[in-house]
Amino acid sequence: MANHSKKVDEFIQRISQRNPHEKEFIQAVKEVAETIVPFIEDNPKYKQTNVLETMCEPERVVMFRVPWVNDQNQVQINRGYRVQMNSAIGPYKGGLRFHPSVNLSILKFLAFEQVFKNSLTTLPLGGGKGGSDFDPKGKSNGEVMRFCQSFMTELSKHIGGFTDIPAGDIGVGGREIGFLFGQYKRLRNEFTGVLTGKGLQYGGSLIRTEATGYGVVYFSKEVLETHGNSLEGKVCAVSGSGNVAQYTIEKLLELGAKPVTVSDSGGCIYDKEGFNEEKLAFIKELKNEKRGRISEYADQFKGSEFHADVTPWNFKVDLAYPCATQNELPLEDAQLLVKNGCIGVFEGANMPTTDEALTFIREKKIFFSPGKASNAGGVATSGLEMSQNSQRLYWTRDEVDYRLKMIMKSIHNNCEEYGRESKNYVDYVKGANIAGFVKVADAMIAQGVV
Ligand SMILES: NC(=O)C1=CN([C@@H]2O[C@H](COP(=O)(O)OP(=O)(O)OC[C@H]3O[C@@H](n4cnc5c(N)ncnc54)[C@H](OP(=O)(O)O)[C@@H]3O)[C@@H](O)[C@H]2O)C=CC1
Ligand SMILES: O=C(O)CCC(=O)C(=O)O
Repeated sequence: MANHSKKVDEFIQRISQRNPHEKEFIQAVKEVAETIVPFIEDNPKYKQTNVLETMCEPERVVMFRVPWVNDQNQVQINRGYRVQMNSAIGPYKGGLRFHPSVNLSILKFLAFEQVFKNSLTTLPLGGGKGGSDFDPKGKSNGEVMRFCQSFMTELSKHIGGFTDIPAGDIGVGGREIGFLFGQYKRLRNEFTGVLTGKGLQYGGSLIRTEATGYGVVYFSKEVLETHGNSLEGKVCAVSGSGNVAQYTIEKLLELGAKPVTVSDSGGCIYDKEGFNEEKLAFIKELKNEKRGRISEYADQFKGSEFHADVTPWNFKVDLAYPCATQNELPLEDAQLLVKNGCIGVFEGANMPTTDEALTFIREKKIFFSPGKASNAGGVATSGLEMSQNSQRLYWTRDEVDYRLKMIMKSIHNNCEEYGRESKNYVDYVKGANIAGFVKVADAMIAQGVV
């Protein structure tokens, strides 16, 4: 064990030296290395081929200028990126994030996680991620369109239906995907499934919008039922109020749980009565149409509370679903959750739990699923959208939902196989990392040193 931790430290040191100042990327690599380095020690073929270190280097990074004109006729400059991380098992696949915090470290962490996640989906999808430091908040539709058109003018040279298929992520929803798709079609003069998350009128798949949130809840249901427990009646904290949070809440309600919190970067809503269909419809309209702040919920629904400086992890709940952003669940909040009786944390966002909080949660042995497993339903349904586009067909809502459920079950079972430590404990972090790694690593080895 001591020998393994020395090997992990040496590995992280090498990656840190090559990628100085990329703290989120190093955090994501460390979380994987802690379980994969010991696995590699026991499986020499992966050691001889140095495959984990190869996986830490993107196959390609594209970085470009995005000039656009705002409503005041002033030229604005943003930076665009696409990290093409790994194409061993399929074309690069992963979302685009538009948020002022976007930088290379954040996109490399997301692209690295995406490689493992996409491998877990059972579908032939490589991993990538991209985006820009553009902030869609407060921008007019015209400004967002002009930005998307400029962004796609460069990105279109690097993507394609058999090369790299982007989708949405933070700040990129149906509106942005529409503008991006329109510009790609105009530039290339081809109607092709080059993006997923498209509108239903032009090649989108039913359930893609809902898929990440639904998938997280399906995964948590599997975890609970595997351990003789259930979602029924469980009080749940959900963070964020965007795409993933909204559909996590929707499925929790449908399956008899009681979600009581939502948040945005301005603060948190606690509604101790729990949400219902009417309240969720209000949140969807507020966030998706009016693009307002979550604090407005408290003005609408008496008895609910808005807290500007409190996270959703401060309330007494049974289960926690972080669905906003990376590192939003620090150690102090994890301690508070456990102290208040929380029995499970299921990640909807990518890497929402800090390194220290994760160590604490794993020591406490409460249920925990890493985003690369539990939020894989989104990209998996993107894969189903690609299949429908190739077939020139649309599947029904029931068919896509059924396939999503089956994929989440299969991801769960695969993680369980590699992560079971004792009769009552499955280490889903270890399980997801090893299951995701083996498929990609074997494909890389089969394809030679490329
Ligand atoms: N969409 C998808 O299919 C998938 C998304 N994910 C991950 O899920 C997470 C959420 O994505 P998605 O719902 O699509 O994004 P959205 O842009 O729809 O929503 C993001 C939500 O998170 C909140 N948020 C963002 N940054 C912060 C912050 N620093 N503090 C508090 N709240 C914050 C936003 O609030 P505000 O409006 O104030 O910024 C908003 O409520 C991300 O980690 C993403 O990578 C993972 C798999 C698939
Ligand atoms: O649907 C996709 O291609 C990407 C989803 C995504 O960005 C993610 O899984 O984090």
